[in-house]
Amino acid sequence: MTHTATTPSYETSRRQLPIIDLSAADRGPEDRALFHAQLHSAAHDVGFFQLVGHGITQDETDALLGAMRAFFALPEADRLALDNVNSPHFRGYTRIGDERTAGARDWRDQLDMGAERPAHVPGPGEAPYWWLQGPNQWPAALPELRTAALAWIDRLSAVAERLLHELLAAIGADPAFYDSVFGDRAHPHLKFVRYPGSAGDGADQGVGAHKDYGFLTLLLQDRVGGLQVQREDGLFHDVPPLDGAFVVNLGELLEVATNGYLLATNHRVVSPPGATERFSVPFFYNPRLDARVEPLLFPGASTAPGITADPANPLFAEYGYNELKGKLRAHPRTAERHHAALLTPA
Ligand SMILES: O=C(O)CCC(=O)C(=O)O
Ligand SMILES: [Fe+2]
Repeated sequence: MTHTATTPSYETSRRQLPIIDLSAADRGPEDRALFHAQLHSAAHDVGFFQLVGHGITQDETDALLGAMRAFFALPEADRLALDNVNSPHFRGYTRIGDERTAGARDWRDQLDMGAERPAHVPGPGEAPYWWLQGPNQWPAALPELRTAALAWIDRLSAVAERLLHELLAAIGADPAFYDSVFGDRAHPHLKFVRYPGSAGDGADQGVGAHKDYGFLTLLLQDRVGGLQVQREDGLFHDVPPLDGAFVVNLGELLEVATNGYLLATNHRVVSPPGATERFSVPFFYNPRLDARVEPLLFPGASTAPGITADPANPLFAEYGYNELKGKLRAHPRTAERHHAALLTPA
């Protein structure tokens, strides 16, 4: 663990993310009630927390991280053979500087993966977001990467499903309220990400401030740090790495579903200094592309403040549109090559 030996000052500890222990859900009524109170507060007040007690073993994590490191160690030509620009489904490798967030260049490279399904080219009258479904691009030299990535998607989908059930229970809703928008047509998304250090031109945007599009994100980060979360004071605060924990955040659909009662929180990554590399593995628990997220029924609904109105980032209740909006914005080269028609303002 990367805990500091000293006791954090009050100011520091106040800003630390809540730590939520998922195993407490099954430890008897008292522990379960406390767990729900903590989860409720973390999701309602912050929108971000560290998750422990999730049941993913170190061996499972090591297998995934081994595949990730082997991928980034491949010759550049092998990585570029999987260029995202070649995939109308926004799958594959994005080289450093090709991705954009909040209107500026991100200084990271990454491999985008999802459920392995045949392409669904939208026919006349079908929603354009069906382009997001399709095959992955896997590195021929690393067959074990496909195995590890698809296993991770399955394992984390199960953890996220459990966590979502507990979160809905924690705010007094039916835990199964959204089960029908997941199932075997769910649209999970996994990324291997590398931040290669400073861009050297004064910019420090590893990835710009954004919200995630779906329900829940479970992120593995290494020990370098650099992830920052916008807190109640409007400032961005560091998320110190915690070994064995997932950093969890809520996505835009939960904000939409609860009319702003649960928070989708802005976050960003500041580039590591000098030549320091940082690696992270975000997993996005997303529903079916054609899921229309119905307003959640729960006791606090009447106190919900409403969703964030940001003209630059409209939030859609139909999941596919929410993700498509983000992909077209983040991957302009892929968008121009395959989806020029979608870029033309209506
Ligand atoms: O790398 C990280 O720590 C966060 C990445 C992230 O927020 C994202 O890719 O959506
Ligand atoms: Fe994110």
